Amino acid sequence: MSSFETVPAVCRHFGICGGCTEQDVPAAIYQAEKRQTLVDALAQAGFGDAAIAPMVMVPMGTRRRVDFAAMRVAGAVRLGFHAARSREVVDIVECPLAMPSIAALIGPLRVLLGRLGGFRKSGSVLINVLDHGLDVSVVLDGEASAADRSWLVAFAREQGLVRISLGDEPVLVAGAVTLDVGGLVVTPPPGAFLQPTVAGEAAIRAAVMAGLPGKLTRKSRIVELYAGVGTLTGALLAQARVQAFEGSKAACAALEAAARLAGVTGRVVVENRDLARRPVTAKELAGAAAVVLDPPFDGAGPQMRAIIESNVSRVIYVSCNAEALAREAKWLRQGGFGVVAATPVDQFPASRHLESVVVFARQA
Ligand SMILES: C[S@@+](CC[C@H](N)C(=O)[O-])C[C@H]1O[C@@H](n2cnc3c(N)ncnc32)[C@H](O)[C@@H]1O
Repeated sequence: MSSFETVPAVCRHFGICGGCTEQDVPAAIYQAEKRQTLVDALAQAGFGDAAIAPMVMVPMGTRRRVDFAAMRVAGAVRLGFHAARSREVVDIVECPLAMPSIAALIGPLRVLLGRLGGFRKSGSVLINVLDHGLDVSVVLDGEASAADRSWLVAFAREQGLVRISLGDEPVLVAGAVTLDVGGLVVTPPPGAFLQPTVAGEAAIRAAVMAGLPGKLTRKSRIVELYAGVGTLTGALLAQARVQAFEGSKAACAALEAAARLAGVTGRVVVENRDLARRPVTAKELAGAAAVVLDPPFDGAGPQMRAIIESNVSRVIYVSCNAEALAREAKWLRQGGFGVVAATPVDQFPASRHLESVVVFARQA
């Protein structure tokens, strides 16, 4: 950010670790400049006059999903995050961004990785904090031996994890692997995408719900694209039927199972589809009361054309990348949409990444 003034950083790894690069920016400047990211993205798309809500703030120490990188260098294990614009792993001993229960695992994980023969040079450890404990997925660059698996089991027991997995293969399930995502109780697959913070997720959900058209009935249909494990689906189901599309088979299975558990299978249809290769067509979208989309970092790409060519008049776009949002919001403007509401969410505190929810309506 553009500030010359600085404040002391809260983390000892600041300046070396590639995460949280804005820790030394004074709060008022940080908040103003980050909100400006959304102002600029929408202005770039031609919506210079869009009304933008105050930014929803998310505190440090609340991140519940962390993907640590690991390297073995001359026998020693480095565990942490990549240095800025580098593949080097910065070995960390603390992470004030993460929930304390995640930060407390850093030391023990380093010891565990050191014992695993299947960890040769590089690997990663993804941690999701679920409702009843931590869910850990370890990715190695070599074959895990029986001894490695025993180390993982012992580690999970010692640390009281609900599950430990090798990639997407559970090695031990030791507790209830569930997460309430606003109405649906899901069992996320190992390493599942979750919104990084509970507060950020709640803010996104609230902005999406506030952006729905007013005249919904229980028969109305909402098309949800990039639905993941159903983070938004449960809340949407309270208002309308939902047709959910998602590219991960495992996430679809988790969402379907959660819908069965909640007794709402008659109101939601889940389809596993790669929306980059086979976007939902304008014909399939026809008659939907709204499209809610939460695409990956690069945006929705070819899916946008079908949305614009459809007769859908309300589009709620959840974005984690202001550049992709600027590009795709411009297409929506060219397709006849205006901005009804825009909410920035500081889902990635102390970084330059901004989450936002923008509600578009087709102009008469
Ligand atoms: C930002 S996440 C949002 C997930 C969900 N809405 C949530 O809030 O948890 C993006 C989702 O898009 C899915 N995805 C990525 N590429 C995709 C593709 N080409 N087709 C369909 N889904 C895709 C990912 O698996 C992920 O679940």
